[in-house]
Amino acid sequence: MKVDIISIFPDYFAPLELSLIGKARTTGVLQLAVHDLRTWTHDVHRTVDDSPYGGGPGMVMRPEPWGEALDAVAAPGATLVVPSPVGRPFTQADAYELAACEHLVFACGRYEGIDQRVIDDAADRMPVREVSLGDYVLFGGEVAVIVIMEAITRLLPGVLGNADSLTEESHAAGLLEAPVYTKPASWRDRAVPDVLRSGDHGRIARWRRTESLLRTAARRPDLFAAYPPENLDAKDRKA
Ligand SMILES: Nc1ccc2ncsc2c1
Repeated sequence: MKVDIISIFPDYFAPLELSLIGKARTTGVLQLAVHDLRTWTHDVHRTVDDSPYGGGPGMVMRPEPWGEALDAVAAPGATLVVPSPVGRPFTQADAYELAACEHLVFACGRYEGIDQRVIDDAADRMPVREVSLGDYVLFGGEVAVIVIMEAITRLLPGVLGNADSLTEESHAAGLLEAPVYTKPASWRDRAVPDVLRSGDHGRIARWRRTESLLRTAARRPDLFAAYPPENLDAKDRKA
């Protein structure tokens, strides 16, 4: 997978040289390049923002540098991803879809955002996804890109040592994962549930399923709205 990131703070992406993302880059599973938006400015001050039409607080990112940057970086077949507080919620399903793309270009906005015409112009020649990580506002899109890159990269072939982790984890099957435990069997007078030490794999699977349903019902009942009813079998209904 090829990924290009355009930002006025390219140094923000040093964390993408570490750990499993760094290894994915070394092995060639991920080809990642970070670009400074100011490369595509032509004034002595390398200006990337200006005051908003219609007035209002803050500054807006100018369309010209972005237009030239996307012309240079977003080759045919690329998908443009723009983190934004006004984007559609980013989900694990989106992570899987983006992980299947050949080429992603991330546009990191700052200030009050990017001139809308940049998004509209790009949408005329490539898929554009404006994505939100939640109902809160950051200083810019950079941290969101790091989060999205981690969600995507761990889904790429060979990145996770044990691909089975992907099938059991939260949101993989549309529910929250059951609680997890490891040694010691008792810690500060708190014992691991006996069922997990029983060796009865059928019973363990049922316990985990029940705990997953109960945890989802308590913390994220909204997930059931998107959960296909055919995935809930008769035993679950008893839970
Ligand atoms: N450009 C920008 C500004 C704030 C923000 N917060 C979450 S994503 C994002 C993107």
